[in-house]
Parts: sequence; structure tokens; C-alpha cells
Amino acid sequence: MVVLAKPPAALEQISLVRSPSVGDNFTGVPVVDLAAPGAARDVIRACERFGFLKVVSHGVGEGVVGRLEAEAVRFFASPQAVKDAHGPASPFGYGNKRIGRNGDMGWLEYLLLAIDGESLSRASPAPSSSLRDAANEYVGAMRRMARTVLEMVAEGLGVTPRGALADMVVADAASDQLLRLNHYPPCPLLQNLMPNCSPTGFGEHTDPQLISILHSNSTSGLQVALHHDDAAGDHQWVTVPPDPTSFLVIVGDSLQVMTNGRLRSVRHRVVANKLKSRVSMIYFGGPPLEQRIAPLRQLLAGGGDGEEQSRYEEFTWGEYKKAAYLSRLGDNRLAPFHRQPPPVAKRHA
Ligand SMILES: C=C1C[C@]23C[C@H]1CC[C@H]2[C@@]12CCC[C@@](C)(C(=O)O1)[C@H]2[C@@H]3C(=O)O
Ligand SMILES: O=C(O)CCC(=O)C(=O)O
Repeated sequence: MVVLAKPPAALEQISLVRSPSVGDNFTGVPVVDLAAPGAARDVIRACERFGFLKVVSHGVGEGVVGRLEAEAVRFFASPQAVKDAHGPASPFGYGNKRIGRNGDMGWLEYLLLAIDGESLSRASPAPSSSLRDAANEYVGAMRRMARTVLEMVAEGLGVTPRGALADMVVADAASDQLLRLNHYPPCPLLQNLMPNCSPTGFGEHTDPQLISILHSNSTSGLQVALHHDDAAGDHQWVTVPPDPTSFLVIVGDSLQVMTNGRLRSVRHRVVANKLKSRVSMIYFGGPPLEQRIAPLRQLLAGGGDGEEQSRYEEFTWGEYKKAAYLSRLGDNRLAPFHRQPPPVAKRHA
């Protein structure tokens, strides 16, 4: 008799992917010591080549991370009815398996919290005052790190003032920032049913903002697409080994446009672990809604050959965000804004 393995009902709408093996661990993750001389150059190199980097010597105390993670774990361990009372995430609040508004599903639950200036927005439904306090302290640390890294990006690209990018995210009271706490529960059912498959935790996507800063516990699951396509033109997906002592900085679509494509946003996804819970916390740094998203003028001033053209049609962050919320998670949201390259001028002999 042939027994066909069928995924359990809870997993019906979630795509299954091949389980990563330890051998898939990427050993080339770029690491930048934020306190070292030359860090700005290293940040640029990593962002150009990979669209993400791991930061160490970041100055964020263990307690700041530990307090928020403990609050997240406590909230996700509460009865389902308590969690549901804080949802659905539309867009803020508690979400379970549904991501965005257009049918994307993942093996996770999350809390999406809006930030107003320096702390959680009063309108954002933090489930408890202790979680709110821990989140506010964490947001302060993320905003400092976002400033440091974005100043290094400006410095590394030779853009002045150093705050040209950082100020959009952390100096403007109207900037559009978010904090997301993710919990990917284990999925032991699949362990016996389909030993080689794991549920998709968070489907592949790029982040629309300028910068995202990610922390996770020690459960693996994050994968990134390397920028160099393989021979068939497909992305090569690699597993980023978890490291709770560090943070991952991820280049978003808006930073790609502002650097005229010199830095490129990176597709990433999460494969849920079958045996262990993964908990991640991400800060997303976006500019005010009316901010024009276009290459920084100094980057278009041109080298020897004169003016460099923008590779993108112009848009505001508000327009891009609106379009993003109408898209599917895995869509290439920048594609409609790519300009055709100008025809190559014929050289006269
Ligand atoms: C299908 C989705 C889900 C979106 C919006 C839309 C496309 C991109 C997704 C993200 C990805 C980055 C964080 C987030 C908060 C964001 O700004 O864009 C996500 C948002 C959500 O999870 O709600
Ligand atoms: O949990 C992770 O490691 C990544 C999650 C993610 O990409 C997101 O929340 O946008």
C-alpha cells in the first residue's frame, strides 16, 4: 500500500520548502565591527556586494535585547484568545499566519507596532505596559544604530552632509518606522510526515524602507538570496547562521533608489524550524510619507563622463508604501519604477 504524505490542515495554505541542512550555512556573511576604523568602507562594500551585513561592537546592551525578547516570548505564550484580542494586524497589532492583505501566509505569528518619533505610537496596540517599555528602550537603541550605519553609508559614498540619509529616518518626527516581533513556532508534525520539508515562515521579499535591523534568537531559519545569479539565472539562497550577539542590517528598496542602485536591496525569507521556536525582532526605518525617493544629487553629479542619469522614475515614500501594500509579498516592487537605460551613444571615430 502506498501512503501519500499529506501536510496537516493547519499547513494547507503555507508552502513547504526543502529543509535547510547545516551544510547550507553561509560562511561568507560580511561582518562589520562598527567601532573599527574603516567601518564606513566595510559597510559600503558589504551593501554593494550582498545588500546585508552583520554588525558587531554595536554597543547595544544584552539587557535591552533580552528584556524585549522575554516580553515577546511571554506575549506569544499567552492564550490564543488573549493574542487575538490584539489583532488582526491591519496593519498594526497581532497577526497569525496572514501576512499583509493579499493572501500571503507563513508559519508564524507576530506583533507589528508603529513608532511615532522616538517611541511606540500611542495608537499602536502594545499588549502590556512592560512590553511597551521594553520596546521603547529597544527602539531607542535601533534608532541609534540606524543613524550610525546610515551615516557610514553616506560617508562611504562621499555624500555630505553625513546625516543626509540618517536624518530622514531618525531626525524627522514624521519618519515612518515600525517594529515587528516575530514568532515562528516549531512544526514537529512535519518531522515524521515529511522529513525533508519545512514550512515557509516568512516568504521571500525585499523590504521597501531604507534600512531594516534584525535580531534573532539562536534558532536558524533566515535565508538570503545572493546577488550573483547562478548559471540558470536563479538566485542562490543561503542560510545565515543565527547569532544573538549581533544584528543584521538589511538594505531596503528605498536605499537602493537613493544610491541609484549602487547598494541593492536583498531578497530574504525565513524557513521555520521543525523542532525549535525562532523569535526575531526587526526595526524598519522609513522616511516621512512625503519624502521624495530619488538618487542623492551628489551621486548623480557624475565622474569623468559627466552627469549620471537616475535609473528610477521618481516617487514619494507614501506612493511606494501604498503600492507595496497592494502587492504580494514576493513581488519585485521596484520593477515598475525602473527606467529603460538610455540608448548607448555612438562614438565618432
Ligand atoms: C504583502 C505585504 C506585507 C508587507 C506589505 C506588503 C509587501 C511588503 C511587506 C513588508 C515587508 C517589510 C515589513 C513590512 C511591515 C513592510 O513595510 O513591507 C511588511 C508588510 C507586512 O507584513 O504587512
Ligand atoms: O524573522 C526573520 O528573521 C526575518 C523576518 C522578516 O523578514 C520580516 O519580518 O520582514
